[in-house]
Amino acid sequence: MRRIEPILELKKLSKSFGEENVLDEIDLTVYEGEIIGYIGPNGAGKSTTVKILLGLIEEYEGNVRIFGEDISKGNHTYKRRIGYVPETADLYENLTAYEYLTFIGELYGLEGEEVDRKAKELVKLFGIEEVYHSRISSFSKGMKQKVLIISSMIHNPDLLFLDEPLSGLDANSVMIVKEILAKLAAEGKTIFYSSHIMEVVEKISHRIVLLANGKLLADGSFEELKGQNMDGTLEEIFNQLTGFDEHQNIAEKFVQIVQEG
Ligand SMILES: Nc1ncnc2c1ncn2[C@@H]1O[C@H](COP(=O)(O)OP(=O)(O)OP(=O)(O)O)[C@@H](O)[C@H]1O
Repeated sequence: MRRIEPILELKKLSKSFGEENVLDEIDLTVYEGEIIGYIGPNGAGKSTTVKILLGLIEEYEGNVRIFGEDISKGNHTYKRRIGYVPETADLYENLTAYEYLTFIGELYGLEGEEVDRKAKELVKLFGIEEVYHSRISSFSKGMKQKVLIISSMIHNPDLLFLDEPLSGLDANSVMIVKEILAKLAAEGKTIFYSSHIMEVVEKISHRIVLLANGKLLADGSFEELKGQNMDGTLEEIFNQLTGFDEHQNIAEKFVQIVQEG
């Protein structure tokens, strides 16, 4: 029988910035075909984890293996098998969608003509084929997000890191992207999905990993988390696990202050 190797393995991963311990001995093993909902309050350390996995932060403690290889060993070929949708896009706004996508595709080692062919078909499926040759600076937020999503997947990566990938997308496009993610996972791709939209994380994730103050507070399927905590939505479980029950108070005070004077 084939032994299933982990796609991603973190052992006691720690990272501090000065005095601040941002990640504290994170242990996490992720397998092929899993959609991991990677969630946590603002500042929990999610982006820092992803930056370490992408090789953008090179100083950390602990061990990180991707596709079975220790990424600190300096072999960067694993990056070709990774796709990334960052939270804030550094799209090259002066390029057209065509120029940007062929540029990214070529960085990943694809032939220019091949990327152009794929990109044309993908932008068409997202309904933005008419602006393929327009500058990205003229695009709406959702149109830019579509280009980012395409650029993260055009090289058919095995591991995807998505940070708020649905940001700015309309309801129809959200349905398409959710379906794309489920299909990619069914094809054996592994997806690391960071978002604050709990309803979506609850629906699409096979496994939910909750980080707070640099520590893993929970790791399991939504059903498992429900079993270990109160029954309810992921939003309620999130609030419970992070010890937050102040939303009504805060909202009330906020509205009072807004109405003062
Ligand atoms: N380059 C840096 N230098 C110093 N501190 C940093 C740096 N990058 C991140 N931090 C700190 O690390 C902590 C974790 O940040 P991180 O961006 O990983 O959080 P996050 O979980 O992604 O938050 P959000 O949900 O707001 O995106 C924060 O306190 C942040 O201020």
